[in-house]
Amino acid sequence: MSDALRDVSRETADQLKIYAELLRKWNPRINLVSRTTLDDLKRRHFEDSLQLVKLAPASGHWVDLGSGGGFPGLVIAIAAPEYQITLVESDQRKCLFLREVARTLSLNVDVLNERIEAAQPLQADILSARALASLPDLLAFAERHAYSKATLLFPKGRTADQELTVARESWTFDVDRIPSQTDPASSILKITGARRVGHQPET
Ligand SMILES: C[S@@+](CC[C@H](N)C(=O)[O-])C[C@H]1O[C@@H](n2cnc3c(N)ncnc32)[C@H](O)[C@@H]1O
Repeated sequence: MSDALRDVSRETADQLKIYAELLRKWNPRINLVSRTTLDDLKRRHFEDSLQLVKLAPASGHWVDLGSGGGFPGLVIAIAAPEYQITLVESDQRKCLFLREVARTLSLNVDVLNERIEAAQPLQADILSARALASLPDLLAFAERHAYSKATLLFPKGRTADQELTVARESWTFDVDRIPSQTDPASSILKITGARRVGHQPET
């Protein structure tokens, strides 16, 4: 078990257990996570999501795009209630599930059933997205929904280098690449100062 899950409070561990039960109950109907990862929820989804918390500023509005079954955004809402959290998900049935978990666990999260491109700008201090889109597309989403000084957290697999190369053709940004604690082939891109090439930074 990685530090991320070992360090959580008793209350968080209990809430994650209830979340896992709801996922198993709903998954056959909605396909929230692939069946192959259902037996390894802790590592593939909970720890993988939790590791983002220590890479983020200590508070602020955290927007998770394309949350699906709630990764990473709902896990963060459970483990780190100090954030104001918004989950954006276009699939109505997945939103029903996200709201059901939030209601059951009394979580303070907004679930937005909209397409990212159509939603009103969300003014995120922290923006995350896992398994949603390539880095250039994610940066365009962040341009709409995050403050220019926001921290962007994008878990990425083997294509990270290639996506960084393509993204640098149109964007400038600072990036830290943090090895994933759950998958040796993956890393988390922590991006700050993102702006389109040729755009002046805001003062
Ligand atoms: C591959 S899943 C990943 C889900 C979750 N982030 C995870 O890592 O398990 C991508 C999710 O993004 C949602 N999605 C894709 N494009 C979207 C868009 N333009 N606006 C809102 N949600 C979108 C899909 O409905 C799906 O639930």
